Amino acid sequence: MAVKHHAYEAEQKKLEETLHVVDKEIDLLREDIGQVTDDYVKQVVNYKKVKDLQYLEDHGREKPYFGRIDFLKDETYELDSVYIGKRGIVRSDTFDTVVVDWRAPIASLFYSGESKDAFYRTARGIVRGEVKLKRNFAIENGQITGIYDGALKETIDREVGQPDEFLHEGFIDEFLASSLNQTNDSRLKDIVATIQAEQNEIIRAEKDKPLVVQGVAGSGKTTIALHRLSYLIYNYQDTLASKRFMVFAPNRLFLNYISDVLPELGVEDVQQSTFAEWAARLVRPILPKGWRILDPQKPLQLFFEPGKSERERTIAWRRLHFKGSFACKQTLDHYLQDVLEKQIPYKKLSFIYSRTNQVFTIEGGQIREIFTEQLKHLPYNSRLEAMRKQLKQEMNKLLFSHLRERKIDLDKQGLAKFEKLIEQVLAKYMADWPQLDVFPLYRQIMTEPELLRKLAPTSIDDETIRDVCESNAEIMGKERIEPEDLAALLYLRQLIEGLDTAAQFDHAVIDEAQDLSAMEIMLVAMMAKRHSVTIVGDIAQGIHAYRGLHDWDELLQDVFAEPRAAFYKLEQSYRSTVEIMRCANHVLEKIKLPELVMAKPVLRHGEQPLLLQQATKEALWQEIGEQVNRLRGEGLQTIAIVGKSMEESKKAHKALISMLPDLTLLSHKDTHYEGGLMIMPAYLTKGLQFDAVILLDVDDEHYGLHDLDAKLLYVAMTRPVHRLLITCIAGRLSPLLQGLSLESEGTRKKA
Ligand SMILES: Nc1ncnc2c1ncn2[C@@H]1O[C@H](COP(=O)(O)OP(=O)(O)OP(=O)(O)O)[C@@H](O)[C@H]1O
Repeated sequence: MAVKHHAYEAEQKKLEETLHVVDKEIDLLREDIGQVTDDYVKQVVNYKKVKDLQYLEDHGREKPYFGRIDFLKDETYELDSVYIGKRGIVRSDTFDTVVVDWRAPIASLFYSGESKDAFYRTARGIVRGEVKLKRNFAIENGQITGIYDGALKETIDREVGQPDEFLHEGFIDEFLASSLNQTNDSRLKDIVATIQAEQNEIIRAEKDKPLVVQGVAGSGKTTIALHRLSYLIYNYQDTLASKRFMVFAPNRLFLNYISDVLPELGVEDVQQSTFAEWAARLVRPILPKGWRILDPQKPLQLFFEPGKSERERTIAWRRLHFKGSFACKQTLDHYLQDVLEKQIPYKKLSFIYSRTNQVFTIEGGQIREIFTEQLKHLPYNSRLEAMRKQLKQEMNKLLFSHLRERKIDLDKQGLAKFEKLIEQVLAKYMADWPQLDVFPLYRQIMTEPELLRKLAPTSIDDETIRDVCESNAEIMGKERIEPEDLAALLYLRQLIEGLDTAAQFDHAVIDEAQDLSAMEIMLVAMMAKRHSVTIVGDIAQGIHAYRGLHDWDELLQDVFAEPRAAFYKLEQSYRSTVEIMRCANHVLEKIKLPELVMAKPVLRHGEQPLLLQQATKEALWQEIGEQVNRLRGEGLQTIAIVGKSMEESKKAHKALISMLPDLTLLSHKDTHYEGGLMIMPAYLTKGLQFDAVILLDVDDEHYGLHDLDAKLLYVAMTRPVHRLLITCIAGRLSPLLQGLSLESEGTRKKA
C-alpha cells in the first residue's frame, strides 16, 4: 500500500537505487572475501570486510537508512540531502557516500533538532547552515511504509502553536511514538533512529572530561551511555580500542540484559563488570592468604530483610557510609601527608671522600623539596626508589665536580669503591624512612580509633569513629573484608604502590552510579585515561543509601573538583505510559526528598495501573495466576512478578509455580537474562524493563513511609513498558500509594 506523502514516489525510487548499490556491494565483498590469502594485512582487511558484509546482508538490504536531512551550507549555499543509517555505505567503484553513519559529524544535525542556526563540528572546524528538512522513514523489506517529516522545534511551533507547553508535557513526534508503542521483548535496543536532542548532546559530549548524567527512570541513560561508546569508537578509532572500554553495572543479570545491544552498536569486545568483581581482582594480590571478601548482597539483606536490630543497622550504616565517602579518601590522604610531613626526618645527608678528606652535604630542605614536590606525582614506594636514584645522582655530581677541581682521575677500582660508599651511605640515610605496606596499614587505620580520629576530618563524629573501628575489628578479626573496603584499599594502594597501568580504561561507563559510593566512582575515574568516564544514574532510585550517593554534589564538588565534570539532567521518560509514571511519581512525592526531579513521561497512554486486593494470600495467588494468563493473552511477553526481598520472592515462587509452571526465580547469582515470566526481588529489577510488572506485598508492612522503601518501590514501579499491577491484602495498601486513584478489577476506586 502506497504511503500518503507527497515525496513517497521519489523516496521509494531513492530507496530502490540504494538497495541496488547495497546488492552490488554485497557481490563485491563476497568475491573479495572468497579469495584465500596468507597475507596478514589482507586477512585483517578481510575481517573488516566480513563484518561489512554481515551488516549489509542483515540490515543494509532490509533498511539501509532511517532518516534524511537537507542541509543548506552557509558557506557554499549548496543544499545537501544526506541519508542516515546505522552504518555508512560507500560505493566502492566511485567512493561516493550513499548512506552516512549516524555517528558521523554531519549526522548530528539529524538529532539536534535545530533548524535555522544549525551547525556540526568536524576536525577542521564548525560547519554552519540551515536544516531545511528532517525526515524519518519506516522501511520494511525494502519498502517504505511510512514517511514522517518534522519533529523540529520549528515544525512543532507551526503546527501546535504553543510549543513550549507541548514540549514540556512530553510532546513527541509520530515516529518516536510509533517506535515506543511496539510491544518488544523488553531487552535494550538501539535507538539510533529516534535519539532526542538532549540525548544526542550527551552521546557526542567531549571525550576527555568526566560526564555526569542525572536522568529520571526510563530517560534512556543506559541506552545513551552505550550509544556513546559506539560514537567514541567510531570517531576515535585510531586512539581508542573497544577492548579497553569498561561498562560497570549493578549485577551480572543486568550486564547480560544489555549485552545484546553492544554488537548492534558496533562495539563488541567491551569489558563488562560489576564494580565489586573488578575491584576484587585488583585487591586479591595484596590480600593476605586466607582472607576473603564478603558477599556484596549482605548489606542489602541487612537493610531490607526483617529481623535485624536498629543498632545493628546503625553501626553498619556508619561503617559502610564512611568507607565510601570522600571523607575516607581525605583520611587516607591525611595519613600519607602525615608520613611526608612528620615521619620522614629529612636530615641532611653528609659523606666524606677519604682520599681528599672532603665532606659533602645535601641539605635536608633540598631533600624534602625533591621528595614532596618534584616527585609528588609518584606513588610512595616509587617515590622512595626515585629519591634514592636522585640522591645517588646528586652525590655523584658533587664528587665529580670536586674531582674535576682537584684534577683527579678515578680508575675503575676507585669508581667501584665510591659506588659502594654511596650505597652504604644511602642505605643508612634512608633506613629510618617509613616503609609502607598497604594491607596492614589499611587494617590499622580502619580499626584503631585514636589513629582514625587523628586522620579523619572533623565532620566525622566520635561515635562514628568508634562504631567504624569496633565493627571493622570484628570483621577483620575473622579475616574478612567487605566489598565496601575495596575502593578504599585500592585508593591506598594507588597512593603507596600505584595501580597497574595495564588495567587502565580508554573509557569507562558507570551505570546506576547512584548506588556506587563517591570513593568507588573516584577510583574508576582514576583508572580511566584522561578522566574519560560517563557516569549515569538517578538519585531517586538510590536503594543503597548506606553507601551510595545522596546527591550529585559530593561528586561534582569533591571528586570532580579538578578536572570539572560536565553535568546533564534528563527529565523526559520514554519507557512507561503516562498512567504508570503518574503512579510512580506519586510515591516520590510522598517522601519529598530535596532536589528530587519528577519524571515527565512522553505522551504515550495505556491502561491505568491495576490494584488487586484479596482477603487472603491464597486468593491473591489465585488472582495473580489468572492475571498473568490474561496479560499473556494480550500478547505481552516479558512479565516480572516482584517481591520486596529475596526471601519473599522465594515464598511467592513456591506458591505460584503449580499455577505458572514456567515461572523462573531469579537471584543476584543469576548471570543469564532469558526474559519470559520471572519472579525476583525488587532490587534486582534495577535497570531492567518488562512488558508488565506485578508487584507483591505493596502494603504498610513492606513499603512504609521511608526513603529506602519509597525508592525501592519507585524502582519496581518504573520497570513496566505497558502494564503495572499492584497487589496486597485488602485494606493494607502501603501509605506510599494512599490518595492515588487506582483501577481495581471491574470498578475504579479511590485507594
Ligand atoms: N530516544 C529514544 N527513542 C526511543 N526509545 C527510547 C529513547 N530513549 C529511551 N528510549 C527507551 O526508553 C527505555 C528506557 O531506556 P533506558 O533503560 O536506557 O533508561 P534508563 O534511564 O537507564 O532507565 P532506568 O534508570 O529506569 O533503568 C528503553 O526501552 C529505551 O529504548
